[in-house]
Amino acid sequence: MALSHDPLWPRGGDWPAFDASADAVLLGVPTWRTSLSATGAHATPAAVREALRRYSPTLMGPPIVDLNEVLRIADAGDVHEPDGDEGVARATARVAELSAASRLLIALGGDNSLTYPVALGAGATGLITIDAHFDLRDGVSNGSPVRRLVEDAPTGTAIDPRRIVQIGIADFANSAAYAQRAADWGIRVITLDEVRRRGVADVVAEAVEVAGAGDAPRIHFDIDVDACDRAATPGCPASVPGGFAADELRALVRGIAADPRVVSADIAEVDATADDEDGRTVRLAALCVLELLAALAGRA
Ligand SMILES: N=CN[C@@H](CCC(=O)O)C(=O)O
Repeated sequence: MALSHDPLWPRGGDWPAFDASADAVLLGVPTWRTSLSATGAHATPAAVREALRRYSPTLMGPPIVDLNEVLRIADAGDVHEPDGDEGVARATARVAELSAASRLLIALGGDNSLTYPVALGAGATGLITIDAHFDLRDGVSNGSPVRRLVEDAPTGTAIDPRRIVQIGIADFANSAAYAQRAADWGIRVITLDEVRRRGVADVVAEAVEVAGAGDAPRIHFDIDVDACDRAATPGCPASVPGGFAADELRALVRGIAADPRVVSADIAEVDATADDEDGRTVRLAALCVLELLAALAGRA
């Protein structure tokens, strides 16, 4: 992609390599091997980094803010082969190290199975998902990370399901059995329709209070773009016509990440190899990175 150079127009991305500490750190976690749908999601971290250069790091405010000026943003590269038991251990350890040295860790997926090692490594006590699906399936796949964080995590690190909020759960995208599992476990489910009835601000306020309750709360935030309309996310295997518009997703992301209890986030289910010619799914993922950073910059 040829982009013009203008010294008065800084670009997003191209952040320095992580070194000791940062306000925000990017980490690629290119999971893909256990995806239920065929995916090339392991190609996505590089594609998102490339797409970030299309955008400026500047907020129009007021006040006008250059994210590169007010935040120390670093890029820690990618975790090598994060699938499988060894890969999960590698990803968890790397996230733990980076999370301890930053205010917000942003993991670039990868399919949705990355949520398990990223939330574990960040020491999450609560979880907010934006996702059309529950991800409570049995087994190990991109459809199971939420169940695994409740049932499979090592002793003392499991997330209490009453501290899990799932936003954007959609009709015709889930089974009754997994919906019942969510209800039995006390997960707070906020459907796509409920978001549209109540509005983003109201839903955000409830989500951070539920997921952020308890002592020393640490919220992990999973952003699965399959909650979006298929027209906005053609490069996402499971997105459905009628999902969130791009602006709804961006508003949810900025609203939730503004809460200081959010210590980590992941962006999942973008298959850069299946995107349209315009690269619109990858562009939306890049904008989610910038929304997370904008939220961090705006924290009190
Ligand atoms: N987070 C995604 N979960 C979907 C995956 C579907 C797919 O890859 O086709 C689910 O559980 O159905």
